[in-house]
Amino acid sequence: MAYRADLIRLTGVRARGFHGVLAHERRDGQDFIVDVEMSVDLSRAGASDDLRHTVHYGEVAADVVAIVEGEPDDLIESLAEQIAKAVLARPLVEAVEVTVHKPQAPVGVPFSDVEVVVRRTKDVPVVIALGANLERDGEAPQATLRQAVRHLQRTRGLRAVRVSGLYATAPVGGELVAGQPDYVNAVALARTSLAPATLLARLHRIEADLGRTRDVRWGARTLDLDLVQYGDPRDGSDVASTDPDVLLPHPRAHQRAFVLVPWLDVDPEAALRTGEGVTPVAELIPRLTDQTVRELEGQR
Ligand SMILES: Nc1ncnc2c1ncn2[C@@H]1O[C@H](COP(=O)(O)OP(=O)(O)OP(=O)(O)O)[C@@H](O)[C@H]1O
Ligand SMILES: Nc1nc2c(c(=O)[nH]1)N=C(CO)CN2
Repeated sequence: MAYRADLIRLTGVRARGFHGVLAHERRDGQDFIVDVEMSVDLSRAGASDDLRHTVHYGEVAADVVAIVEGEPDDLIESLAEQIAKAVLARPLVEAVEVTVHKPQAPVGVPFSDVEVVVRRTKDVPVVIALGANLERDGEAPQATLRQAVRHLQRTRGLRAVRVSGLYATAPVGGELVAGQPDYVNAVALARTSLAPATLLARLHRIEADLGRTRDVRWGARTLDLDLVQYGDPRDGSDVASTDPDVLLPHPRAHQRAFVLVPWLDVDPEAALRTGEGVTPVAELIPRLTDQTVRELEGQR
């Protein structure tokens, strides 16, 4: 069956605005009617019955009315674009179709409606940390990381995957990791249309496909994929989440040379939001002098 995303469809939101090219449109105003179709993964909300796991259509409707009633534009194209941008800014919305109807437009002949439709897809930068310290079917952790990168490249909704070099790192975590073999770590950058929880579920699927079993917290593993950051804190588009199932940014990333060193390797301008604000990764690394990180293979 062809892949079809779940949807929330909100239709017929009516508000008065002063958009238009003609002077009387700017003076007198008219009604605009807006339909919004949002691609949202509804499986989590369907299972949890929790409003926080979906998009509140009442909030979307209020945003639409505020934009229609706001600053006048000449064109309904720009109105539709602004609405699409506001809707896509919601973390759970993966794609949106916005229709703006203008049934009282000055068309000059009898007509029933004129509408524009814009379709936009989310395209957010993400940072994914990869780690492994157990062999898988006799293959070294390096081979598992390379295989994981191939899975990322094939994941629908992820594109432009770029990977750091591979690093050998001593286990970090004191007592909890004592006696474990060294890890191999890397960082992948990508762009995604997927919502954070959906992307994390895809990462868990790749871990499982590559032999990961979830038994002991911080136990040795054939593969660990963490979502370090979703969006870009340098322009304020990053998502901060305290949902225990999807913590963002990853709460321990700033203390981990095995994340920060490969990340800086693949993005010298990288920055991370921490309790202190947005900090360049290059400034976080020198604070972690006690952690051993050694490059094994350069960027590919
Ligand atoms: N940003 C995130 N990235 C990865 N896992 C997350 C994130 N936020 C919450 N989790 C959840 O954390 C739980 C533990 O994840 P995982 O098994 O990868 O932990 P770990 O690798 O042992 O430790 P750490 O989280 O310190 O790397 C999982 O249930 C996962 O869903
Ligand atoms: N060097 C290193 N240490 C770790 C790592 C890891 O990937 N690399 N992962 C951990 C739990 O996710 C705990 N400690």
